[in-house]
Amino acid sequence: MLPAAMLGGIVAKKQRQGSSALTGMLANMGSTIATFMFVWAIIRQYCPPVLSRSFEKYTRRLMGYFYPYIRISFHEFRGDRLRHSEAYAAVEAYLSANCSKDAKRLKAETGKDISSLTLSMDEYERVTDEFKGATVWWVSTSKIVSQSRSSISYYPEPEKRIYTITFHKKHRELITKSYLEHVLSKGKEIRVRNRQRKLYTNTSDHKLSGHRQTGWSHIVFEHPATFESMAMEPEKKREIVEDLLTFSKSKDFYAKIGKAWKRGYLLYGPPGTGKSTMIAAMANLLNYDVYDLELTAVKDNTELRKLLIDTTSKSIIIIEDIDCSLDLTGQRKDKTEKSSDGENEKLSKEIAKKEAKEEGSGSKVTLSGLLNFIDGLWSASGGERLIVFTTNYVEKLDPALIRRGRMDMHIELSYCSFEGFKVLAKNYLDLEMHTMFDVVQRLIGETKITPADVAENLMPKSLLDDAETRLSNLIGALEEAKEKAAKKEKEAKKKDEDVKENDTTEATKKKDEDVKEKGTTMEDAVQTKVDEETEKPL
Ligand SMILES: Nc1ncnc2c1ncn2[C@@H]1O[C@H](COP(=O)(O)OP(=O)(O)OP(=O)(O)O)[C@@H](O)[C@H]1O
Ligand SMILES: [Mg+2]
Repeated sequence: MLPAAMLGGIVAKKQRQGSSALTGMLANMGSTIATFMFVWAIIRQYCPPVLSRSFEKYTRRLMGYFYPYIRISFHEFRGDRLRHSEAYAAVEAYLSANCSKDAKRLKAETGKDISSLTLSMDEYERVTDEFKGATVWWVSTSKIVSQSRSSISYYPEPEKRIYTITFHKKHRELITKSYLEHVLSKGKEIRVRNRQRKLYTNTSDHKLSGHRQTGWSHIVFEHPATFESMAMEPEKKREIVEDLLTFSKSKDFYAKIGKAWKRGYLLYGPPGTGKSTMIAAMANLLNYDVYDLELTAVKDNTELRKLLIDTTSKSIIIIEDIDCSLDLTGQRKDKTEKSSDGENEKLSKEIAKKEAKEEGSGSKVTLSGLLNFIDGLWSASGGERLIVFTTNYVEKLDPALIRRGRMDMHIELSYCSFEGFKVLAKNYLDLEMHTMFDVVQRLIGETKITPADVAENLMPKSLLDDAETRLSNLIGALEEAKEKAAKKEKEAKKKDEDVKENDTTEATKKKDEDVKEKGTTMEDAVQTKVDEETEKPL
């Protein structure tokens, strides 16, 4: 037997030998890596790019034999950064709901309800997920997108975010088929549940939009309008609601008939009849986002197309006051009649547009560009979209712009009817019947008043205003409107009569002059004849 001290010495010696072997091995490995890196750097620097690329390809392939993991990336943008990737958004939603509890660095955003927060994993954070016995690792990264030389700007270069999943190659089938399908469907479900609808608008600041990679900026869409609260004939309302609901459920039907899944609505009528309110009601009914497109801020047709591509599905794209947006009709006349503030606003919009054009900064969007926007090939991408135009002057629009197929449904919003008043009375006064309703019914039948004016009169002006006071206000307004209309009609009649009278006087005057002229000519003729006769040789 060896003494313990000797044994300890041998063990220590062996350990020393072992550690020196390990140190040697590490040193060897280090020098091999360094040599490899050196050779690699030389290859990269001096080899033609084709050679270095194929070297890289084969090295990766070689590594693939030894590296047993597979990676799949989900990029934030699709197709040359033209569109947001729905898969990326679904993965983000899935991870924030299922895996973010394991993450140590989280990103917080307000959810559907402003008071609640949605947490998702922050950049470069890594989380693990289990699926049917397989383990996967998700990591969130970002990559700077280098801009072309021509677009170098003051703003920092845009970033592209990426989610990458890594898993062992033995789980390939399970992950690529079942797990990713599960992630995407769960993610989409979560997104619909947590969806905070947005109201987008396009900005004319091109530098800014370039920085954000999209021409749209948004706020949370919070308009409370619904079809129930809209004042219009119940039958017409029912028809519109049914049309919208049918559209939203007709994905397969549109695919079957070979038509892009989109529908156009033209809302027309005088100012204050509820066109904008109806758009909000549509968005609330279908749970869609709203893209409010300001055509005058769009530089040209290419930019218009880019904006279209950047819209998501389940959205309404609106162009308000299409007749004022651009000189698309080519037959614009000066508006001399101003009947309300709404019209004044539009008039100033037109003037601003004209001025912008004169300054050379006006929009170069053409009618054909807009027609392509509505139903060109690009308009089909994304699907499930409504396009809504509003106008006060439907007769001014080019027929090509509003033909069926582009604007499939034409909806006229007009002055308030008694049915419409009843809806407003229920909303504003909580009344379904009242003795004063009869007077309102008679007056509403005799004069024109917009739902906006009715609504304004039913608004309480003080905390003490009760239903009777507000109904009296409305009756007063209706009587005033009736008087004004009668006065206007009288004036118009008088003007007509004056014109007629003027015409008659002018005609008589002309006739007299003609007769006089004729008379003179005849006299001249007689005189000439007499002269001729007298000059005849005897
Ligand atoms: N049909 C309606 N039902 C309920 N409220 C209405 C209706 N029409 C108008 N209103 C009320 O009047 C206000 C103005 O209506 P809205 O902005 O929708 O009119 P518009 O037709 O878009 O006018 P414009 O042509 O000037 O844009 C709304 O805030 C709403 O309260
Ligand atoms: Mg409006």
